[in-house]
Amino acid sequence: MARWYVCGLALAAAELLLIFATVFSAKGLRGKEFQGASRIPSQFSEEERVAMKEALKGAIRIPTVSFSHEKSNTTALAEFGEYIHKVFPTVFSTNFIQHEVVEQYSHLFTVQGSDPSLQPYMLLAHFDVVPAPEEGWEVPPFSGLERDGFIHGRGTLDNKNSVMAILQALELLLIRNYIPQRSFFIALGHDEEVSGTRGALKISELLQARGIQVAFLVDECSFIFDGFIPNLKKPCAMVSVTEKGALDLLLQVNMTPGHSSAPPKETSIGILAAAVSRLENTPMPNMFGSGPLKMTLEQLANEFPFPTNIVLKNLWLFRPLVSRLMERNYITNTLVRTTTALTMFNAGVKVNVIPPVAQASVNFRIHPAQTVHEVLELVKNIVADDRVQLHVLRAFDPLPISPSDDKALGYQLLRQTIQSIFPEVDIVAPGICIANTDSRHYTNITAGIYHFNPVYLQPQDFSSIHGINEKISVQAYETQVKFIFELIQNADTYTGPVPHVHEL
Ligand SMILES: CC/C=C\C/C=C\C/C=C\C/C=C\C/C=C\C/C=C\CCC(=O)O
Ligand SMILES: N[C@@H](Cc1ccccc1)C(=O)O
Ligand SMILES: [Zn+2]
Ligand SMILES: [Zn+2]
Repeated sequence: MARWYVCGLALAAAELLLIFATVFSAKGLRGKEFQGASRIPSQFSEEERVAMKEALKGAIRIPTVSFSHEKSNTTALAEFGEYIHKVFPTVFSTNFIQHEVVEQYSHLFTVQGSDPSLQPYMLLAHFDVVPAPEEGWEVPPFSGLERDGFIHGRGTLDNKNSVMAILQALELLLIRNYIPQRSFFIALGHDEEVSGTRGALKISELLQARGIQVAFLVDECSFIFDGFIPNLKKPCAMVSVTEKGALDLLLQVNMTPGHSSAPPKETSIGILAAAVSRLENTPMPNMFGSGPLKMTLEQLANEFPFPTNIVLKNLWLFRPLVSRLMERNYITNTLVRTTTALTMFNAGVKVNVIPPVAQASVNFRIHPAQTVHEVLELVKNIVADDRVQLHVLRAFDPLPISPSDDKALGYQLLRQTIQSIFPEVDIVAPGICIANTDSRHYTNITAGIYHFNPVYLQPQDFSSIHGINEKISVQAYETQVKFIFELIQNADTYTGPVPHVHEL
């Protein structure tokens, strides 16, 4: 009897031990694999949803306009700094997050992850905006008014939506006690619209001095495009893997002034007008076939009806046809060539005086397959008039092409997150950023520069960027917050392009 009793006790003890062991090992496993158990669902309460849209509206109401370095609203830039402290208190009070102000107004956050073996990444955005004269707007551009489900105002797409969504997603994760494993940086620029040389450039120098290299960064300038290409009924998420270069040229003609009653055969105005007109009428060469556009089209091919699918799949044969079709539309045209935009023209002092000097500015956006030097040579040949002086005001080459293969962590993380947040989008393709962004200042700290805003964009929305009636739907903004909330977690749990093989 006693023996049985002892035996029974021993058995019970063993059983208890076993239970403990199972519980502990299960915990250990979950801790290691991470995904399932510690994942925080991207669901927000009604109260949180109201707070997040109100936070964006408040940001829109601060008129952080950059007109030039000399002319920017520094009061508003400073106020914006105070504003983010107020609406994201947890971000600023968390002990593993360091906050630094760079060049008075830009912000750098260092979020220290728990696993130092994982290479950090970086999220970029800017909170300065281009000016917005009130004419033509349905609602005043700095009112942040909500109407018919949309928040209106300058910066709702470019780029306060990203600034606020990044901090908002982090705030919500922190409130839920999330502790990131992979470190990351958040860099918020205050002078992107006027070159980023005070904000982004200084932040990149600071990080470089600290010996930091990031695995990848994500910035503005690409969207889920919807309705841009005739025949392509489905939306297409483009993650841009390169950015165009730029060249700002000043063209100047000087002549001896005199009495307009006895004019010379040609005036500075006439000579300059003819030169810029030649530039406008002689587009830079079509570079179709080089750069990431070929990859994009190959991936898109299957989404088109017959015969476009066949045409796109056989570019070796149809290249001339496709390249001509791309030129026809002013948006797809940007993807095949260096664009030429005549943006300023000044001359003359009085109606009866022969003008001493005429000046024009031309803004080129350089195709990734060309260089500043090549564009300058082409311009000289087109202008072909020694009386027209060419002065380079600013120039930089296109960015290198970031990897988009199976091993490219940044690209794959974005692809994975797009697929989970936008299940209806089945095309994710590499693209080209046709404008310029702060990310070009970060080539010293990463080879993985990706442009993606998790927001749908239709052609009319495209014209609102730097134009009138810029707006974002409340639902689109919530989805952007959700996307970043997931992206941060995915960066911690990412296991490679073919996950879960071990479970088979
Ligand atoms: C085959 C190609 C497939 C789809 C192409 C469709 C559209 C892509 C072309 C143009 C891209 C449109 C929008 C991006 C432009 C500007 C982004 C916003 C900000 C840039 C930087 C700034 O000004 O702050
Ligand atoms: N991002 C703006 C302003 C800019 C222009 C050129 C260089 C740098 C910034 C644009 O692309 O128009
Ligand atoms: Zn921008
Ligand atoms: Zn802009």
